[in-house]
Amino acid sequence: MHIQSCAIPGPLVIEPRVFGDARGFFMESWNAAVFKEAGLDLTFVQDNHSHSQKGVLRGLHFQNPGPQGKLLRVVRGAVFDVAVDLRRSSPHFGQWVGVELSAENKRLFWVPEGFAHGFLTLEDDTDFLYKCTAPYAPEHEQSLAWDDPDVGIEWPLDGVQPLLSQKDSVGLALTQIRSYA
Ligand SMILES: Cc1cn([C@H]2C[C@H](O)[C@@H](COP(=O)(O)OP(=O)(O)O[C@H]3O[C@@H](C)C(=O)[C@@H](O)[C@H]3O)O2)c(=O)[nH]c1=O
Repeated sequence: MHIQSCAIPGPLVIEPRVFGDARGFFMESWNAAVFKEAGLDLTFVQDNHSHSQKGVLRGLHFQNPGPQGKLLRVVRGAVFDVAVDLRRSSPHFGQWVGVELSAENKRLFWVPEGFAHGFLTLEDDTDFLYKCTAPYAPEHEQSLAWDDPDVGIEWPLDGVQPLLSQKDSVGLALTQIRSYA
């Protein structure tokens, strides 16, 4: 397993060891002891799976209180995945990092508590899996606007409008949200 840091301290891109053979491949997508050894001592309470067609944008979501750390991966298709730093004390508040996750590259992306998270699907029939460190708490969930100019995420949209949920089409501006960590 190889761990790569990002431009903002906190999020990590994890390249798992993939064992290929004539049957296909095998990889460990989560191993508590190995991750702890690597400095990520995590306890997960919920696993999620979403399925989307190309051009769907989910996010940018965060819970306050009850923030969730998320360990993310794609098992079919591909996404452009984004984390936005909402940690009050961070010198990087409001900044974002983006990483492509795909069934092909098998990357894991760790988004710690204190970040808003979202992704754009780059292929039809994308299956997105993630583990969360805290339970879903809809009463505490908020959406940061995916297109907030103060955040300025460069989504690979090629001029096409993304498909959004009703909730995400009326996300809050960075200036409206209360940072939570
Ligand atoms: C997130 C979530 C949703 N739901 C339900 C609520 C709703 O009826 C339906 C769809 O929910 P949403 O529209 O919020 O799903 P979605 O937009 O896919 O929400 C997800 O987006 C990405 C970007 C994240 O980071 C996740 O943490 C999560 O917020 O599923 C749960 O029961 N448990 C959950 O943990």
